[in-house]
Order: sequence, then structure tokens, then C-alpha cells
Amino acid sequence: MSNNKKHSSHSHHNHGDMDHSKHDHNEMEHHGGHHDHHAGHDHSGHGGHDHHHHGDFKEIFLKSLPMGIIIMILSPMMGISLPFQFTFQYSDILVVLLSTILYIYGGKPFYMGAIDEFKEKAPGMMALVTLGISVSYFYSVYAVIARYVTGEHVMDFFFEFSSLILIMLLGHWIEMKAVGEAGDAQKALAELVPKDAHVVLEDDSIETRPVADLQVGDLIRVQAGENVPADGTIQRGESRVNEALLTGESKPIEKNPGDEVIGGSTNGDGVLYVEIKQTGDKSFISQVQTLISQAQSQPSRAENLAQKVAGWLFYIAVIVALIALVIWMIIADVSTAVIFTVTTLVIACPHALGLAIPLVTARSTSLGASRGLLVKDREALELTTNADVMVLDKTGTLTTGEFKVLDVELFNDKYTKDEIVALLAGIEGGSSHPIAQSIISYAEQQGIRPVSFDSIDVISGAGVEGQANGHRYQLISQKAYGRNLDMDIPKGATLSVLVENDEAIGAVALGDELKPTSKELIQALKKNNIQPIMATGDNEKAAQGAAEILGIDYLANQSPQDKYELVEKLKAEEKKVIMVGDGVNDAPSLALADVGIAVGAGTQVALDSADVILTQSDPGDIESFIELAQKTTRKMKENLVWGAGYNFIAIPIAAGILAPIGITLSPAVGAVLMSLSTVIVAINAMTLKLEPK
Ligand SMILES: Nc1ncnc2c1ncn2[C@@H]1O[C@H](COP(=O)(O)OP(=O)(O)OP(=O)(O)O)[C@@H](O)[C@H]1O
Ligand SMILES: [Cu+]
Ligand SMILES: [Mg+2]
Repeated sequence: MSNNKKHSSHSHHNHGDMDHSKHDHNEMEHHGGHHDHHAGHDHSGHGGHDHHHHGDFKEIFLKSLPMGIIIMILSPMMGISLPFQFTFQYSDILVVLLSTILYIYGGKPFYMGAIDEFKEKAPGMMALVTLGISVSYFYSVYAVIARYVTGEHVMDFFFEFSSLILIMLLGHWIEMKAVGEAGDAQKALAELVPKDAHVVLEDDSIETRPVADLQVGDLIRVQAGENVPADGTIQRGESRVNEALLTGESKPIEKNPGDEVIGGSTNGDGVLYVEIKQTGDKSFISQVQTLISQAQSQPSRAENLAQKVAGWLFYIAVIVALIALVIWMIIADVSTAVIFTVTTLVIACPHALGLAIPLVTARSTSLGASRGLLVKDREALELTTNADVMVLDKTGTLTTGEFKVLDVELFNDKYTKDEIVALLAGIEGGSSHPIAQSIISYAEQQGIRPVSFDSIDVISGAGVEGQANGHRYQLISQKAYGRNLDMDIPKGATLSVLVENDEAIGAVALGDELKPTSKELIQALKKNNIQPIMATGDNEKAAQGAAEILGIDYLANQSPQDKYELVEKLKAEEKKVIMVGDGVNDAPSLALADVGIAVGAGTQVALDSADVILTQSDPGDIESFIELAQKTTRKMKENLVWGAGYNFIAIPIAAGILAPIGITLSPAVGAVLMSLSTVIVAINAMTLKLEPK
């Protein structure tokens, strides 16, 4: 499916959020300035805009605060003097001066933001706030002038104006903090990579270099307790390394020479000498970050809807505000009308609605990543919630893929058993199938040197073939061999036949074990009304054995093509299909399924064709992913209902519809509510959590 190709990576979100995402971005730069190699990436929580940053709400708020307080002390609220107020001759002139400064300085983020919105032909939040503060400011200036000119009392709204600006600044400062926190795991990832690395030079001396300057092939020393600066292979030393934040595996992993370590993991007590294999964009952590930001910047269906509604809100608010203005001028007076108009403009915050979905997505992708659940295509979350069928492959997905060689059978006297094993191990050198590694290790344990092959080709879903010593060999499934064999096959074993020039010369029977969490997964699927089907390339007997234990429907002897057709058939029955595979040869069906889940990160094919990548191959993670999908979808719905519902109720009240029963809102209260609505949406997103494993 890989919808991401269709989407542009730069989404245009509601414009209310631009200052927030921009702010995230800045924070990223403060904390992660040393990650030069990430410079081209979009780290912002929800698809950053390239707008200019119109100042820091915190700073502007703090500087505006004293001015705002003086204005409030010197001007009566809605014409009523409060106890702490006092005035003196021409104090209103001072108020006008201070308010003008406040309008220009404190209002700047809003009117600059509004200009951007109009340039993008999508007026929104900033435009509304600008209208609100401008109306109250200009009307109040007019009121003071009118007072001097006519000598009559004309009410001004400087109290409302200054409290409005202050609360707006404060509200956006709080919002930004809340919004920033939702996408924090992404930032946490960036912080895992240390600034410097200790490079071991030719003469064994150590030079400390910035990580960005590391080259593939460099030998580095990782001290105890330090984070590994880049992906590499251990040359010397042993230690326990914690990869929890990268792969979700919570226990530290024992690492010895020859083992691989990933950049960003935390070294335990030992000192490690590591040869760098991967740096910059190609490193594991960087790929994870790219996946996250890609997923976060893709608009999903729910989000598109939210954005559209948020876009209309500007027009709705302006129309309602105008109606309120006219009606209140008729039934009351100009100053009442102005107050209702300003409140209406201010309260209609498309912000909560615009952030409703991106915040949940940011939280959910980050949370997923911290547990080794990498969501590449965001729509996968929504689709998983409605899934009907899950097709799972057996080997490597439900079973460990760590085969034991149970039996090596000979069909003639031409070769000894050791020679057959040498041929088996040799031809497997060209395969990445789980069977291959198992046979190679088996030969190693027996002290048998693999035959060296001139060429090896993989026959997808059947086995491998190659040339050695002038003969053509194949190691293939019994189905691919197509003839009966004269042997007793161990119960439930996987069987592969070694063929020389079209004649069977040997066979190897292998046993594999179910993963401990497989059964639980199948039960969980059934509970969630997702029908599990096991489709395996393995033989009938092996498939049946596993299926019985798991209690799952199964199809055996399925070639990659068969699996593809199965997914196609299920989709034709209008079923939403999740396909789970280990990615070795399941790529076509992973791509075709509504949701493709690749277990066990690694092969590039899986990365390309799957929508979701589980870095560990624990079936329990499939369960966690379903949980993540369901919870994410629920949070999105809640946020949409809240974000839209808020405006539905707040706008009419702000316009004064409940005035007859004595309920009215001042512009300042409107500003508080509008900020609160966004904060609630952000908090709701942040409280998305997964059950501990
Ligand atoms: N590298 C290999 N070495 C030996 N036999 C192989 C190899 N690759 C495939 N085969 C044979 O082909 C059969 C089908 O392989 P395929 O990769 O389609 O399925 P699988 O990975 O074993 O099972 P599943 O579909 O459940 O993952 C295997 O059971 C095995 O007998
Ligand atoms: Cu807002
Ligand atoms: Mg397979």
C-alpha cells in the first residue's frame, strides 16, 4: 500500500499550529545542534512550516506584563471601577500610549501570524486574534478621542484589550509547552546520540572528535556508561548494552566481539572498541527518526477533515461576530456590541481542532518508537482498528526461525554425510532465509567447512540453487522438488531436499519452535474480532503441528505468489487485511495488504514494503501495536469531538446568545477558554499510554 509515496512530505496544517511546530523546531536545534547530519530532516512534532518565527511567546508575555498591569490599573473594566483602580488627570492619555506600545509589541506574534495566514490564503487563529485585539484597541482609541472632542462619556475597552493580549500571550506560551511535550520521544531519540566520539588512532592514542566527523571504518572507544555514537561492530571488549529507547527491548543485551551495536544505545560496565559501519542518515537511529517524521507529517483522513473544519471556523467566527455586532447595536448599544464581537472573534479557536489529530499522531508515533513499533504509514493505525483478518506467516513470525537440524538423510553412496552437510552449508551462504543461518551454524558446530560455490541464486519461496564443482545444486522444499522421497520425516519437521543435476542426493529435516508469545497473540486477535490465518511456505505436516497448538486456521505450501493471491482474495471479499511477515519474501503481500507489518527490523525490502515495522520479532509486539492503534484512534476521535464541540458551544455563548439568562463572557474569559481548549486537547493526547509489556 505504502501510501506515503502519494503524500507530500510537507503537509499544510492549520495555521494556528505553525508557531508551535516552529517552536519545537527551535528547541530541537538548541538541544540537538550537534546532529548536523540530521539537518535536512523535519524534526518538528507535526510537519513543520518554513514560516518565520514571530518571536517567543514567553519573552513577549513577560515584557508585556508590567505594561498590561499598569493599563488595567488605570482603566475601568466595562466602565465599572474596581477597588484597585485609580485615575488621574490625563491618565487616559497615558493608557492610550501604553496600549499602543502593547498593541505593536505584544500583538506582533498575532498580526505577523495573520499576515502569513492571509499569504497562504488560509486565515485562521492568528487572523481571528488579530481582528479581536484590533477591534478592541481601535474602538478604545476612538472612545478616548470622542470623549475629549464631545465632552461626553464614551466607554473604552483598554482593560479588556490589555487583559486579552496578556492572556493570549500566556495561553500560547502554555500551549506551546504542552504541544512540545507531546512529541518529546522524538527529541529524546535525538538526544541519545552523544556529541563526541573517542577515535582510536593508528598509534593507539585517542582523539576526541565530533560525531558528525566520524567515518565508516573508524575505530572508536566507548567508555563504560557512555552512549554509542554510531552503528558499528565490536572489535574488542565485552559489555552489556541497553537498546531500550531504540528497539524497545528493556533488558541490557550481552555484547561480545563481532556483535553489532547501534548508535544511541547505552554501554554498560565494559569498555568497547567499535568499528564504525554506518553514520549519519544511514544509521539506524536516523532511519527511525526519518520514519517517525515522515509518518507525523502525513495527513490522514481524520486530519484532513479536521483541517477543513478548522479552515471554515475563521469564516464562521467572522460571520457570527458581525451578526452579533449588528444585533447588539440594535438591542443594546455600541459598546456592548463591540464586547460581544471581540469575544466571539477571540473564542473561536481553530487551534484545538487543528492540533487535535497531529498531537495524537506525534504522541502515538513517538510512543510506538520507544517500544520498537515503527509506524511508517500513519493510516495503518486507523486501518488496523477496523481490521477483519490477519494473515501471518509462520517461520520467523510465529516461530523463532532458529531451526535445529533434526536429521540429514542420504539418498545414495556418492557422498558421505559430512560432504552433504558441507554442500548444504555452502549453498546456504547465499540465502538470508532463517533456515540458512541454522544450517551454517550446524556445519560449524560439526567442524565441517562449507563447499565454496561459484554462484548462488535464491528461488523465492522454494529455496536456493547454485553452481559448485561443475554441478548444479538446489536446496528446495519437497513441494518444489515434486517427487516422493524414500525417508521417514520427523513429525512436524520442515524438510528441504538437496538436488544435484535434478536428482535428490540428500535431505535435511529441521525443527523450529513456536515463540512463547505466539499463542497469546492468536487469542488476543480472536478477542479483538480479527480472524487469524497462518499462511506458510512450509509443508502441510509442519504447518498443521504449529496450527494445532496455536488454534489457528492455516494454509500450507504457500508460495509468495499464493500469499499475495490470498490477500487479494480477502480484499476482494471487502475485508480489511493485515499481513504480518518477516519480510524475507513476503514483500509483495506486505505491500498489498491494507496494513503490512514486518517483524524483526532489518531487510530493506521489509522497510520499503511494510507500513509498520516491529524492530523485535516478538508476537507480543503485534498485540501492542493493535493496542496502540486502538488507543490512538480513540484519542483522535475524542480530540475531534472536543475540538469541534468546543466551538459549537463557545461561539454562540460568546456572541451573547445566553445573555437573556444572564450568561455572558468577557473577551479575557474568551481568551482563557480558547487557550484551555487547546491545552485540553494536548493533555488528552499526552495521556496516550500503552500497557507495560
Ligand atoms: N534457504 C533455504 N534453505 C533450505 N530450504 C529452503 C530455503 N528457502 C526456502 N526453503 C524451502 O522452501 C520452503 C518454503 O519457503 P518459504 O520461505 O516460502 O516459507 P517459510 O519461510 O519456510 O515459511 P513461512 O512462509 O511461514 O515464513 C521452506 O519450508 C523450505 O523447505
Ligand atoms: Cu489558539
Ligand atoms: Mg518466510
